[in-house]
Amino acid sequence: MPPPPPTPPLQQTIYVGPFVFSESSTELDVCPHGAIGVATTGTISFIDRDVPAELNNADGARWKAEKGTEWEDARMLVAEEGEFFFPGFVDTHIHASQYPNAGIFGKSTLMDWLDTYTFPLEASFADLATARRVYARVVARTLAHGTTTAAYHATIHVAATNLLADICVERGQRALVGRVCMDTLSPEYYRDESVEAAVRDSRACIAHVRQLDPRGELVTPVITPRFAPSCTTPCLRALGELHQETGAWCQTHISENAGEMAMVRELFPDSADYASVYDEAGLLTPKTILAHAVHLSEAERKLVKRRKAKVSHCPASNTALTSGCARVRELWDAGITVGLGTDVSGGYSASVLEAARQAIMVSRHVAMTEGDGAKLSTEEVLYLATRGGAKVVGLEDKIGAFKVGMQWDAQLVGLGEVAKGEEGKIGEDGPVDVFGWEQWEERVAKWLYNGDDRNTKAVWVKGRLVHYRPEMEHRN
Ligand SMILES: O=c1[nH]c(=O)c2nc[nH]c2[nH]1
Ligand SMILES: [Zn+2]
Repeated sequence: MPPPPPTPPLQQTIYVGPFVFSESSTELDVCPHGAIGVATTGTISFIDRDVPAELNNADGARWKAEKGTEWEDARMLVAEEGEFFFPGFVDTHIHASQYPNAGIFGKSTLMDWLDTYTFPLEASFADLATARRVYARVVARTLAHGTTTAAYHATIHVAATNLLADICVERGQRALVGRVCMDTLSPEYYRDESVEAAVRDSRACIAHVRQLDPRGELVTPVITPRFAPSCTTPCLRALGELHQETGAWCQTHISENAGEMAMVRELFPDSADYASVYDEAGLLTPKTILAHAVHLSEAERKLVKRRKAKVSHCPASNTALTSGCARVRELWDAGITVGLGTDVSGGYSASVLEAARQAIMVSRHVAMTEGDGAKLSTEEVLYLATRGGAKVVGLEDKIGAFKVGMQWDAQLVGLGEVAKGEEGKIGEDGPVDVFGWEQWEERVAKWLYNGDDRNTKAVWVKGRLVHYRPEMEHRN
């Protein structure tokens, strides 16, 4: 992985080349010869959908002048053969602290996975040097995968959680940063000592993040009860009051696994169901992100919809921990907003592209027993990865698509074309081979099914270059 890119002062930039984004959940907008002008604020100022071919030879002075005098000195970044611009990904659920365990879960299921793998690792973040090492790497890694916005669960530690927010700002990643709250049913060595401590420490993290970024342009705090079984009713209620009082977002888990649901029934016998536990605590609101929602009942779906709470679908995690198959179509049909989460390290990969691929696969498994209506398409999962996720985190007016007035949160995707006479060689363009006959939709599908971070050549957040691959060095 290259070192953090330098952070030059922002310059007006015109991104020239093909661009692709989700116009809706079923339709990709593909513009083969486009240009997008981005102001120094990171905002998209103009979109040109029919750019003359000679611009591909970097001879754009006359054309730039036509855009207005303010664009005459603009920098131009021209996509090369096989490259296209795509919106940055939104990871609506990822445990930054669990990144060292990505891929390590054996045959465990949720509750024994927490005890065996997760709590010991998270507890180690009492040491700030450990936190720094892990958080620096997870932010670098997710940026390299094209994640421009992430909703992070950290740990119970205030200093380490604040450090995660600092690193996001330093590296330029948009993030919701949450200190985990848990005052019961976890090991003695890793839990909040009281409800008061959970609230006090959550307040400290909210204050830090807000002081770091007063206008919430990049980072914002998120109240994070781990899940109902690890919080007492007084703790959930106190966090609900904090949610009301501060207006900070809330994120938690819901209905992931059968054992967990049985525990919730036992621990909260007076609540009608899992969603009601959160609702009765004041934690089910339009600013709530619920991870998983694999086994929600119809009544719960209706309640989540009424409260306008959002769902993070985490297919890789749900398969890895054999939690079940969430039904995105059913959630959508109920009118619920859905995005994608990698859920590292229940999920084995920090890549939202992988989560999108897994969302397709999970939907196909559902379809095998429940009919074709459950199947998700390429277009639908790419929508979940971008605009769906943006809606989940309340940023749908700013990110997830290329529209005038939105922010330049984007990735340059490059697919290698197999050159004539070089068929037997594997180049450095990543794992996707394009033979030249593919339609745009087919190229995008090849990327979705076979691509990885080698195809993510460069990444921008709010107009700032936050990651690039070594082969891009000469083009920056
Ligand atoms: O995917 C999950 N990851 C976790 O860390 C967790 N804790 C409770 N429930 C959880 N689910
Ligand atoms: Zn999770």
